[in-house]
Amino acid sequence: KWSAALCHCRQGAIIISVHITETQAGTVSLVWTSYPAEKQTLYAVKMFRKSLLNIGLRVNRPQHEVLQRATVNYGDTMRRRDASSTTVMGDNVKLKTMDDLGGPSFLTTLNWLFVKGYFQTTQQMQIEHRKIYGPLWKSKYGPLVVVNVASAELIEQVLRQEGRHPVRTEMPHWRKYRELRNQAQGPLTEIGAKWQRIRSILNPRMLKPKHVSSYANTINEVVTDFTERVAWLRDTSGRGVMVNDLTAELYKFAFEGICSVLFERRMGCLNEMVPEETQKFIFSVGEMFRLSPIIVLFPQSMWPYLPFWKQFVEAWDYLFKIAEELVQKKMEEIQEKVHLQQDVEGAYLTHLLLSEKMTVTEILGSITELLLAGVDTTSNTISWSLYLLAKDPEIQEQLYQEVISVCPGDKVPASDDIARMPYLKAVIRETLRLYPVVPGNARLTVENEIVVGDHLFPKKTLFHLCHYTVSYDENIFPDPHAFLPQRWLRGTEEKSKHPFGSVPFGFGIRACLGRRVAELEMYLLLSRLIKHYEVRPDPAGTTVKPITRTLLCPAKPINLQFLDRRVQQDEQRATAGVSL
Ligand code: HEM
Repeated sequence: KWSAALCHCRQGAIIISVHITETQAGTVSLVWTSYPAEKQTLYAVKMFRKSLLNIGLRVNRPQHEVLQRATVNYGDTMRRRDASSTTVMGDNVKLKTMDDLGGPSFLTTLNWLFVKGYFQTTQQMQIEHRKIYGPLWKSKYGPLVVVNVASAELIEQVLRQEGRHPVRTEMPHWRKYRELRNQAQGPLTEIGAKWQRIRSILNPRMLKPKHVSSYANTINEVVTDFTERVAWLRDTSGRGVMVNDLTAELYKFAFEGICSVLFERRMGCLNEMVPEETQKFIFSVGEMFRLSPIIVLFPQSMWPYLPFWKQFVEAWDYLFKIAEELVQKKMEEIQEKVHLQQDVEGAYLTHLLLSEKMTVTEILGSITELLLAGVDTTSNTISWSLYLLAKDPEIQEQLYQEVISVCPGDKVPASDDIARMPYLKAVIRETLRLYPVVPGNARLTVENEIVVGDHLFPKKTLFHLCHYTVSYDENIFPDPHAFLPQRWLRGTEEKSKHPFGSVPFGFGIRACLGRRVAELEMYLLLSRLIKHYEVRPDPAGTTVKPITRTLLCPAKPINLQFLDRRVQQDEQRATAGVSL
């Protein structure tokens, strides 16, 4: 007889016990108890039975008991759980409740945020709180009660139990804006079956490799413009070598990039004179992210009276306005072509409009969210990767050698070439470990109660997943503060350590919709920049730390030197000629 207590099966159900008894030689009977998630557990039973059959055993029809909500069974012990007390599971396994969790009160949190000064560095506050309270603690953030999870194992448990329609958070402030203006929710804000429908429409052309690689040429045109802009910036304002406030420049790159993918339209963001609209769009994205954590500190009833609620609404108004103009222009282009009886072909938005699976209002809701998600994310990551490479010439040289070995001479890296650049991917992966754009993600349990660690949490528990803290866990990533891209190369021990040690794009069916496009943008840009330029730190020696503005971004401008490699090589050749 064998029994496995409390293991979490992959599909999110909890197997409380498994009993296998040999009834006669070579024949076994299987008895399972699980809690609750019937469908997923039945699947697990089926797979387990199959594996027993595969090793040559005969298995009687499994008996499977699904426990009801308030009852937990373990072995011979069956006890009823009352609302507040600890659940007893067997003789020595105890499930605790939310009430048993430690953590700071709202006043203490306010003290940390505004007196100790962690409001802009909440990523660091995660680390400090983990030291005090351990990997699981409860905190109050305004009207919200949040369960913080700060170990890879526990994060895995939460994510694996996220259910059929995972909810990140209810995002009441973002949803409120849409209600106020009668706008549709998009993939970031929608929930339940409606969210699933949106994802099923948006996913294919954002995530399928054949569609994503079709955007490479367009993105490469944007990359070309960016490298030219770098040259122009060095010459006009950087004394021939410096690029100041690189992140601000990369916001323009990212906006131009995502617009070229979605609308097949160049916005002129990388021209010498950047259009005012672009500047304002980028500013509005930043404002909206900056104000979001302030607003949720207050109860909803107070929002209309808050001065920054007005600013928040204005920022959203502008984001929707620009998105609407772009959608409108695309519709006019399509109508014009139909009128002229020309073939209507096109990429993302054209496809959405032609497929007629969504109304124009729904498309607008989704496009606005894709646009805003596409600006700060890739740009901050590339900024950090260049910052790290500038500080580490050896790693930069290794990357440069990889790029020129795959793309020698004037060859421009294309999407096929990227597949042969593992070090490039490792550089981005390591950058996202050290500077995860989303330093803390979330999940709201909607379908079931769930067990995490030795605690049972009711439905509607909001979990804050402290990815930043886990990224620096030395048990998973030895020497966690060092920039070591080789951690992510095949065959290294750390790569296989814990799959939830660093999950920069999230997990499961609710994971990042723009992941593939973002990666393509980052690989194409970084490989080309490093091929063209050697990056060196700011001679002023400025250290830049991260802050959290919903997303993780640099606390102050990143200024770097960009040295043209061709000029350097010419100079080296000339010097070698002289000495000969
Ligand atoms: C470095 C680049 C990026 C990173 C690190 C990143 C990271 C993330 C993360 C962590 C999530 C939450 C996933 C989860 O809850 O499991 C997310 C969601 C999302 N991302 Fe990204 N992202 C990036 C770029 C982009 C880009 C370029 C776009 C748009 C084209 C985009 C669109 C979205 C959308 C729409 C969602 C919401 C998905 C949903 O809730 O169904 N992201 N991203």
